[in-house]
Amino acid sequence: MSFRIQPAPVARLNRCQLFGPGSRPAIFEKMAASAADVINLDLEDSVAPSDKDTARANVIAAIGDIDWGQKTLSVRINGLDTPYWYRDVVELLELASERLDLIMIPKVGNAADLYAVDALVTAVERAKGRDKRVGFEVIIESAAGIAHVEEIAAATPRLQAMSLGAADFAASMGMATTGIGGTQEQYYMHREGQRYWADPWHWATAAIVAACRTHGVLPVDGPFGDFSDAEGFRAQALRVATLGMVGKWAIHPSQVALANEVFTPTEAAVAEAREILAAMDAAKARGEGATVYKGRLVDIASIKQAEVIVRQAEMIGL
Ligand SMILES: CC(=O)SCCNC(=O)CCNC(=O)[C@H](O)C(C)(C)COP(=O)(O)OP(=O)(O)OC[C@H]1O[C@@H](n2cnc3c(N)ncnc32)[C@H](O)[C@@H]1OP(=O)(O)O
Ligand SMILES: O=CC(=O)O
Ligand SMILES: [Mg+2]
Repeated sequence: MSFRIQPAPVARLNRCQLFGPGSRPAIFEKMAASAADVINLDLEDSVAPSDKDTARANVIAAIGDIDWGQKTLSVRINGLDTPYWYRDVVELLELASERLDLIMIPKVGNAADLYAVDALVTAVERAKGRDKRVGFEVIIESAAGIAHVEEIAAATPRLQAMSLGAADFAASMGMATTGIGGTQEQYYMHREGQRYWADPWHWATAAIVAACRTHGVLPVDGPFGDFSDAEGFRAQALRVATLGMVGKWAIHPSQVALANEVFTPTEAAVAEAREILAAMDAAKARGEGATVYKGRLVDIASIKQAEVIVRQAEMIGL
């Protein structure tokens, strides 16, 4: 371990983030009644330019009027390259209730983007005497964003979570696809007449996880566009969970249960993690740093691996 201890991210569940357009208030109650841990009311790309003002007003009213229960409540503002974002920030923090937990900033390209939003948010919070400091989450969805991912992860103590946004990321990188996440037909290895599909999102996912873990931020996978493909969603979610992400977006209610299932450790995984901790306790009592569990090596690193699963289980109440 480096001299600098890896900071822990905020201790809250983030298995599924359910999105809905701010211009579609008829679905807000359904979003609140869903099993998602995080709700993202969108002012950005799911809202047409002609609807921006109405969507903002809908969202501001809904933050205070709807019972969001224990969910983390987040609003995705417009990008810093638009004329809308400053009004999103100012009106949200001047007019919305303190139930608002997070502002999601899309298309961040460097740490200075977050510096600018932080400065504006801080000024409005002070001017209005708001007691609760709003948190941030960001989307890495551009070439600049992934190139500067570590400085973005370190940019502000307000930052709680970082998502990979496959749609805009693919566009910004010039990737030859119109799919949003998942397997890409043309991205395969060829050997002896067989095709083996690889994961074009892998490297960006791993870069985001590393930046997030270095700076105590939750890494999250973004949208999977084909909501009729449950198995494709599950495969994508399992891959990013294996790489260290804590959750995934749902862009349709049918994806919420799928995400919750993947990012909730199974009873068997939790039982095994607790058994490893018990085996290591017994080993330590014997003065040993390593022992054998079910025929395989476990050592002090295994304690840290098992603790990841046990901490998640405890947050869920398993
Ligand atoms: C690349 C990105 O930036 S992704 C993030 C931004 N995108 C978004 O926020 C899009 C979010 N999703 C949606 O807007 C919608 O789900 C759509 C447009 C994809 C599909 O909407 P619909 O055609 O209404 O879907 P569908 O008919 O299958 O809906 C089934 C039910 O779920 C409801 N529903 C649809 N979307 C949502 C949602 N996001 N949250 C909660 N409920 C929803 C519908 O109202 C309907 O309810 P009902 O059974 O009571 O009538
Ligand atoms: O905003 C999300 C994306 O995939 O683009
Ligand atoms: Mg996007």
